[in-house]
Amino acid sequence: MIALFGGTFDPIHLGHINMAKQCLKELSLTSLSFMPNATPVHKKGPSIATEHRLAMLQLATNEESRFNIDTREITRTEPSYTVLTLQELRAEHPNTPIAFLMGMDSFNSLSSWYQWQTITQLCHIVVYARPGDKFAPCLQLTHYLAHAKVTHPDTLHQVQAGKCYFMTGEPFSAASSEIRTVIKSGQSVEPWLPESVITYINKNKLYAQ
Ligand SMILES: Nc1ncnc2c1ncn2[C@@H]1O[C@H](COP(=O)(O)OP(=O)(O)OP(=O)(O)O)[C@@H](O)[C@H]1O
Ligand SMILES: O=C(O)c1ccc[n+]([C@@H]2O[C@H](COP(=O)([O-])O)[C@@H](O)[C@H]2O)c1
Repeated sequence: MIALFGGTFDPIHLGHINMAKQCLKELSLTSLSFMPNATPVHKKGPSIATEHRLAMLQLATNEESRFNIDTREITRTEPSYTVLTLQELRAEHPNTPIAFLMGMDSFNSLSSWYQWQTITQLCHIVVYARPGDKFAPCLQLTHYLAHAKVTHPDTLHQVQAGKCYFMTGEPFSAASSEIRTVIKSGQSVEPWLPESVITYINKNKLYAQ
C-alpha cells in the first residue's frame, strides 16, 4: 500500500511523527511518504523557504528507514490540489491501494476540498485523532462514512481506494502554528520538536520574527 502524509510541515513536529509511526505499525506499512505542499490551496502559504521545510522534514524522518519524502507537489508548478496529486499517483500505480493520512481537523473540513468526492474514490482516507479536534462530520461526510468506514486496517490492503479508517493510536498535542508563535516569544519548544529540528531552527534563525 502507498501511504501519503500530505502537509505544510511549517515546521514538521512530534505530532506528525507520532501519527506517522503509529500508522506504520497499525496499518502494517512497508513505507510512508511525507508529502510537503508547495502552494496550499486553503490557507496562507508557508512562512519560510521550501528548502528549510524540506531540510527539517529530512532531519525529522532520518531515524526511521520506512519514512521517505515525496516532493511531487514541491516540483509541480500548479497549486497543491490533492486531487491532482492523487490522479497523478493513480496513473503511475493503477493497481496499488493508496492511503492518504490526515488529522481530525483536516477530515472535518474534507468536504470543502477541491473535488473531494473524486479524492475519496482515488484513495483511502486514514484519520488520526488530534487533541482539541472532535469528530464533527458534516452531512456530506456522514453520507460518505456510511459506505466507506471500515473498522479493520486489513481492509485497506484488500481494495485500492474508497475506504475510511480511524486510527486508534494515542493522540499527541502539537501544532505548527502554535510552535511558530512560541518560538517568536522566545520560549522553549522542546516538548514538540525533534532535537535535530530545534538545532536547525536556531542555526538558521527561523520563525524568530
Ligand atoms: N498533533 C497532530 N495530531 C494528529 N494530526 C496532526 C497533528 N498535527 C498535524 N496533524 C495533521 O497533519 C497534517 C499536516 O498538518 P500541518 O502541516 O498543517 O500541521 P499543523 O500542525 O496542522 O499546522 P497548523 O497549526 O499551521 O495548522 C494535517 O492533516 C493535520 O491534521
Ligand atoms: O486539495 C485541496 O482542496 C486541499 C484542501 C486542504 C488541504 N489539502 C491538503 O491536505 C494536507 C494537509 O493540509 P494542511 O493545511 O494541514 O497542511 C496537505 O497535503 C494539503 O495540501 C488539500
